[in-house]
Amino acid sequence: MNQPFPSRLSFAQAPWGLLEGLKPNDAFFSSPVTTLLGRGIAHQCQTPDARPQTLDDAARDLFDTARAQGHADPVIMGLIPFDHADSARLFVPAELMRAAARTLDQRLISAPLETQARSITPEPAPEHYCQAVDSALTLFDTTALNKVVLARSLRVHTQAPVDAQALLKRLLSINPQGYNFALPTGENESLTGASPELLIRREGNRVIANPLAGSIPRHSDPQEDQRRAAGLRVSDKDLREHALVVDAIVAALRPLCRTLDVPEGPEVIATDRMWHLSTTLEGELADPSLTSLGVAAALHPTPAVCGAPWQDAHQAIKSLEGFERGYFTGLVGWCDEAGDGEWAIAIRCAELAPDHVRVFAGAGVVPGSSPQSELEETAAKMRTMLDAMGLDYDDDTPNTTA
Ligand SMILES: C=C(O[C@@H]1C=C(C(=O)O)C=C[C@H]1O)C(=O)O
Repeated sequence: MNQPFPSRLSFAQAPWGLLEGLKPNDAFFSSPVTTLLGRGIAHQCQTPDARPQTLDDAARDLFDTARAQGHADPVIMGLIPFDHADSARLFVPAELMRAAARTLDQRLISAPLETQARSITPEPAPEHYCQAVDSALTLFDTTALNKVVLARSLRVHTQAPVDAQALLKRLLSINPQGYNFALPTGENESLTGASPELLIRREGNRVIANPLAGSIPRHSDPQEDQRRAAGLRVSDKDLREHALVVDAIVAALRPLCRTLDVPEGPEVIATDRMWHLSTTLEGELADPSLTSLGVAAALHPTPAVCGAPWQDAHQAIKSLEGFERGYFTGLVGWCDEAGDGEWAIAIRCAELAPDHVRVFAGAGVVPGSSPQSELEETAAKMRTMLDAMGLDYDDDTPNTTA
């Protein structure tokens, strides 16, 4: 007999009510317009690679199978890796709970966790990250490279598993305007984060992209904090870095859109730890059969997480970074059968496993960048997850052991 596939709409309780019921291995994604909680897996696919055609075929297969098995309203949730050569994980949850947009009175404040770390190890070491930035700077003089995003990570061995529900509550309190997620990557493992960056949202034939690039860490002194935001708004280096990203997204979206609104310049937006240059692009799809996943695959990876030109940046990342990004700087999101959906960039996130977590951050390197500033920028970006978990780390004393 066909399994029933309940798809519940829970408008009254977004998103905290949904989170209250979170269980291990649930999939959670919340944006300014919707919250999804997927439970169990009705159908899933680990793709051989993450090329646009492969993703499109996999999504079609998942929807066909779900329909054939009596699933009335299937939604795909998933993780797409940074690298097209790696495997994406797409699945249709057996049960889906949805909640509508957030409202102010739902912005409850939840305390940070008190995670106990056995050890915190930077990978690569801070000095190696600075050397990689230095090497990138020399590539600008000797190759066609204009920008490359270089990342690093912290591996934290924990005394006890991090409580995913408490962590998501904390992330929602500090990142209410962003994209908060926990997507299972294996049994009791997930990629969990609080991304501020929307690659694409599709609602009918309307698409919205919100690239971020050009950043400065925030400061605890309010005057210095405002001075930094004002400095970012007029920083030539950051405006150039931002323009590269917007130009690449416009070039990829134009052929897909009947109309595309491109603002004249970026605005400055805040997260808990960073100021970012931000541009919101809005378009109308020329071909309404193009899904949110299809548009996302056509844009990914943008120079916000890779660089420009794409191939030179990809090669520089492979040779300089020294670790596999996996889903970090990939995409997390959802797509329904009508093609609507949202795909956020998987940043300000961590891999969570029962005995460890791995926190990641990257920064755009352009001519004029300084290794020390990029190190500090990545440290500040990692603080979103470290603060939420209640972990302390300092690059000046990198090998922390409890
Ligand atoms: C790569 C990350 O962030 C990206 C890089 C940014 C930059 O270099 O200014 C800004 C936002 C993101 O597009 C990250 O947060 O890890």
